[in-house]
Amino acid sequence: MRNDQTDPMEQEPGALKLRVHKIRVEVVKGPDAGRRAELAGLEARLGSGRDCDFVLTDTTVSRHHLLLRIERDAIRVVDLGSRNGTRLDGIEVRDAFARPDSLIVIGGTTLRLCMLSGMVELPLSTRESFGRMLGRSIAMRRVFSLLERIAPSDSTVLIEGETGTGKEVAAEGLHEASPRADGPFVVFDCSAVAPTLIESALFGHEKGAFTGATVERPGVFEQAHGGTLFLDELGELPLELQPKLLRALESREVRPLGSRGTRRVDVRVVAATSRSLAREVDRGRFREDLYYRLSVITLRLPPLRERMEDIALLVRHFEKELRVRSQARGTPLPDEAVEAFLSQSWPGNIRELRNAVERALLLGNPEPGAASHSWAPAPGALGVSLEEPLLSGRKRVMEAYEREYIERALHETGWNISRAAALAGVGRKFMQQAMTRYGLRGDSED
Ligand SMILES: Nc1ncnc2c1ncn2[C@@H]1O[C@H](COP(=O)(O)OP(=O)(O)OP(=O)(O)O)[C@@H](O)[C@H]1O
Repeated sequence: MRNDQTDPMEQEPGALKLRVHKIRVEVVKGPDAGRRAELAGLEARLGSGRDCDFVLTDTTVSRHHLLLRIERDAIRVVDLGSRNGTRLDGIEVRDAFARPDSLIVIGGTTLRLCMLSGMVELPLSTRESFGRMLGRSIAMRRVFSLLERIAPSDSTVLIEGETGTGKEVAAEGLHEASPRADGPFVVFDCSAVAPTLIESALFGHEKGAFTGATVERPGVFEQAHGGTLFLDELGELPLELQPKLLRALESREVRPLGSRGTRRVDVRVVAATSRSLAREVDRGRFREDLYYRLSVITLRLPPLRERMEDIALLVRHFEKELRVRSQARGTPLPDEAVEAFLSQSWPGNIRELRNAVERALLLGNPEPGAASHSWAPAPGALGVSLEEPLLSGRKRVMEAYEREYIERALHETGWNISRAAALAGVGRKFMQQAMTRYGLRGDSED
């Protein structure tokens, strides 16, 4: 679905805005037939849940069924793990791009999508960092803009993002930019504590409340009094404790284990999850009332693969930071090294990138007389582990070697496939197939 958007980022003095097309969704079949809505934003959720941007009454539609997202100049359709699935123009999809006037079937409802010529302006932050978070991509400027707007308030925030996308640094940045900055920032990881101990860790306990409770101990709510409590991996909170957390959020009081009375706490809660809590609600693993209470403001941190334009900035930042830490000098990573980072998909996100930079500095810094490309991320690390079957390890290493060889040959020849094939001693067809296999594309292929 193309549009005529030329410069999506427009800057007025002191303000940066993203101009995107509005999307219209129209129900053409099903209990809501005839209803239509204009969705003005970068993403919209559709489903039967009352927190969706377009709420459907069809009971065969999941509470959180579908996400529509404007990406560059197309509409991306993502099934949110629905019970009955999503069909886009007759094909079952999980994650696909729509065409102009595509038809989507969810449960007993058929929707027609249309990208309108009308535009909407979304605020972008002009900054390139927020606390310890860096980024200059549109996705991160949207994140910073939201953080700027919510920092002054006391509202609960839910941060969603894959592992390593920076949920904790975002929460910390929010705390530091808030009026609570002088108070404590307390982190509690719900997945790191045995389920039986979570209640006392959250709300504290009195002396003698249980075997081993030899002294009274305040929980993290009380420790965070006057500041911010970051509840990481909240999706791991046992179902039976969820009503107690909801009560604490609503009443701003906690009752320590073994205590008859309650204690007032003045805490802003920021919760994070690497699983979609909406999906957990749909599957009955997370209470709906708690989810609604937490998701008043939801911040979605984009995975690194959706903001590759931030990679160079992050690599240089980590390189500097790691050099300072290890007091290492040496030559900077060459630009080609940074480019090599761009060709990976980073499932472990920024944490993985940071580790790769560290590895490249440690293992790959060009030594005098070393091969000119010895900087590539962990080229020599075979990653031998006896826990991996030999044949799968061998395949992995061979593929990594082949991929790197082909990439270097292409670099060397300015992405001329015939010359790269000659250099490698293989046929052009082999080279093309390998490029497809490894998703390698250059700007100037012959
Ligand atoms: N935007 C960013 N700019 C710079 N560094 C970042 C950014 N985001 C994350 N980091 C760094 O990446 C690492 C992982 O970040 P963080 O622990 O906040 O991720 P997370 O989403 O909470 O991960 P997990 O879900 O695994 O707990 C940290 O070293 C952090 O400093």
